[in-house]
Amino acid sequence: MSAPLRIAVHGAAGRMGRRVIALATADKKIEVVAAIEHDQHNLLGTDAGELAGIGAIDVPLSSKWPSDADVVIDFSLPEAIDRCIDKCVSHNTSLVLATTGMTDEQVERLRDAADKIPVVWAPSMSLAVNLSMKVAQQITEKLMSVPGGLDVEIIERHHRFKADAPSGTALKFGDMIAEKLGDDTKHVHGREGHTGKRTQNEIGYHAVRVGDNPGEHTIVFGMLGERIELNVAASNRDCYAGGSLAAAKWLSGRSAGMYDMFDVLEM
Ligand SMILES: NC(=O)C1=CN([C@@H]2O[C@H](COP(=O)(O)OP(=O)(O)OC[C@H]3O[C@@H](n4cnc5c(N)ncnc54)[C@H](OP(=O)(O)O)[C@@H]3O)[C@@H](O)[C@H]2O)C=CC1
Ligand SMILES: O=C(O)C1=N[C@H](C(=O)O)C[C@H](O)C1
Repeated sequence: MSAPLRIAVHGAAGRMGRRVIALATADKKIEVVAAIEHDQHNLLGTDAGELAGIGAIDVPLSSKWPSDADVVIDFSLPEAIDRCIDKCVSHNTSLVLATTGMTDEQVERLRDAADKIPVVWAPSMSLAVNLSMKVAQQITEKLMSVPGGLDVEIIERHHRFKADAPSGTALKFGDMIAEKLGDDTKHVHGREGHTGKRTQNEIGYHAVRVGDNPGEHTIVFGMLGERIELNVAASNRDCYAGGSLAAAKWLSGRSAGMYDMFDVLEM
């Protein structure tokens, strides 16, 4: 049997980090070698398995960057991303980057890094979400020329703790739909006041923050007389955690480059 894939989890004490550690520990082909957090975290030194609710795994939460990881899986915050990218490059470690809400400069930094190391970058690691993105493009292609016109609106629902809006996934749905609609597509975030009539070349985004929702996206394709609503909803976070582990395995042995979940899932 080949040696297990050595992963480090960045943002290890977070909601996602804990699930990644739990699922990775249950997978014989993976070894968790590091659980990384910022140097002010009040749980530094705590066993990452205990935090994840699976019992001790002998990996303490630490702010030190590991030297023995094959892949870093990141679910953290935009402010933590620059260091993460730079450390992966300097340690020649592959990176699965799942954090959303990055600035344009950070995206540029990530693209530069992907010239040197293999990177999977996607706002959603979920199989169902990525498949729905492809379906949304097909629906758009079929309906964009219907008599009376097509209105596309994206409603996303997430837990009250989410820091960024709209979700990275909603923005990616919008970008992929706009690829089909055309270059003059406008992205409109919410509506208020005397907005006037809706224009035909816009995509509307609506971010709902409620309770503990782990992530739900509804793409409304509205026409005169009927509509389609494409809804994809997580019941828990394991669809994202499992997807990130699949991405980490897929990266093993790849050359430097920027990849996404469509590559991993062969879609
Ligand atoms: N692509 C995908 O499939 C998915 C992406 N996400 C994205 O992942 C990110 C994390 O989500 P979630 O787990 O819910 O968020 P959490 O806030 O629960 O977790 C983020 C973790 O990162 C820690 N952190 C903050 N700064 C640093 C740092 N400098 N170095 C290392 N760790 C740091 C936070 O610590 P502290 O609490 O002290 O700030 C926290 O433990 C979000 O951007 C979210 O949108 C989420 C789900 C799926
Ligand atoms: O913060 C979250 O929880 C999620 N964030 C991602 C996003 O912004 O798209 C993915 C998922 O919807 C959960």
